[in-house]
Amino acid sequence: MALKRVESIPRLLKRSPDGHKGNYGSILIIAGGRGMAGAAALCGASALRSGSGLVRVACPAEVQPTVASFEPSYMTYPLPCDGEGLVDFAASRPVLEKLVQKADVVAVGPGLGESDDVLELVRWAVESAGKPLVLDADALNALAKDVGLVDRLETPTVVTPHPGEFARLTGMTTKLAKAEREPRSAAFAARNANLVVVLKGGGTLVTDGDRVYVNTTGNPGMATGGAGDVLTGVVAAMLGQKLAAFEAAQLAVYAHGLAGDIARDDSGEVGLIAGDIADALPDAFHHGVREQEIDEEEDDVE
Ligand SMILES: NC(=O)C1=CN([C@@H]2O[C@H](COP(=O)(O)OP(=O)(O)OC[C@H]3O[C@@H](n4cnc5c(N)ncnc54)[C@H](OP(=O)(O)O)[C@@H]3O)[C@@H](O)[C@H]2O)[C@@H](O)CC1
Ligand SMILES: Nc1ncnc2c1ncn2[C@@H]1O[C@H](COP(=O)(O)OP(=O)(O)O)[C@@H](O)[C@H]1O
Ligand SMILES: [Mg+2]
Repeated sequence: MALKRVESIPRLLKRSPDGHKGNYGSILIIAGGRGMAGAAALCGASALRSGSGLVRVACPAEVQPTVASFEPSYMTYPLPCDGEGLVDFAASRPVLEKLVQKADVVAVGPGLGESDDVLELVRWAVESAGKPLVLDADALNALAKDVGLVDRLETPTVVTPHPGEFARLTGMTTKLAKAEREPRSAAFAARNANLVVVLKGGGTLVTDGDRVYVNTTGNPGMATGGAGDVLTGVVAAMLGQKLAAFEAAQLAVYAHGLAGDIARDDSGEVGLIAGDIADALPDAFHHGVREQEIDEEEDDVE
């Protein structure tokens, strides 16, 4: 069956004058590992810059002070880790179970690295967390080792693979994943009604198996390490602000690309780094998403 093409951009709910941080999403980010503190920090800061009420970053204890030092506005929680500086899942589980109870959304993956424990962590997130999920990077590499987990997703879940990760998930070559992006990503999303696939790259695709959105924002300056870690935080923030998974993913890729375009207009494509995209998110939401909301409401009144 043909995919329904979606073009209109969803809006964020207007904030109530008496809104408080509990109304805009408590986000739990499980990310980071030796040498990849930055992935957790970019993700956490981006969730905040996209409107989340409260962000908690759980990361291996070895990198927790580093992650904390990047940004005072999120909270950090040290997870017991192994000798490689990666998460020790059995020892971390009690901490994570407490944290997940306080969360509206759980994002897993950036910078976690690859190990059997990361796979156990992803199994736990899918089977026991009971919250909307965003799975990226090493969470997807773990999922690729037990792809049947996808069929057991019981909460809205957005996966955000780049073509290399999508190829691992589906067992196809990166070349094929890039050549047949729409049918391949839609077929994967159709495996589970809770699943939305964001296949990244120029013209990022968002699909739930029935609908597809092709993103119009973004530029090749965003081909820079950490740009995807930023997106993970934005998707989590949109879910935390009560958008359904498809709309959350759609608005996230749109705003993320817009932030990339704002950063590019400022510094050019060559010198653009992921932190510039995170820093431009407020501008993207303020001028690109919120004003659009106001315009549309004015139109409604007329
Ligand atoms: N500051 C930090 O802490 C940062 C930490 N990070 C963390 O590093 C970890 C590893 O993640 P990663 O994505 O770098 O490695 P990996 O999955 O092997 O992907 C590379 C492979 O995929 C392919 N490929 C990628 N994009 C493609 C495209 N558009 N189109 C086509 N192919 C594409 C590419 O294929 P190639 O083109 O080279 O053949 C290559 O083989 C992860 O935890 C992440 O969160 C990073 O986020 C950086 C900042
Ligand atoms: N040529 C491009 N045009 C538009 N966006 C791009 C381009 N290259 C990369 N991006 C965006 O940058 C991000 C890169 O994500 P990813 O590959 O996961 O990076 P990382 O893992 O280093 O954070 C994605 O959102 C992707 O869509
Ligand atoms: Mg990535």
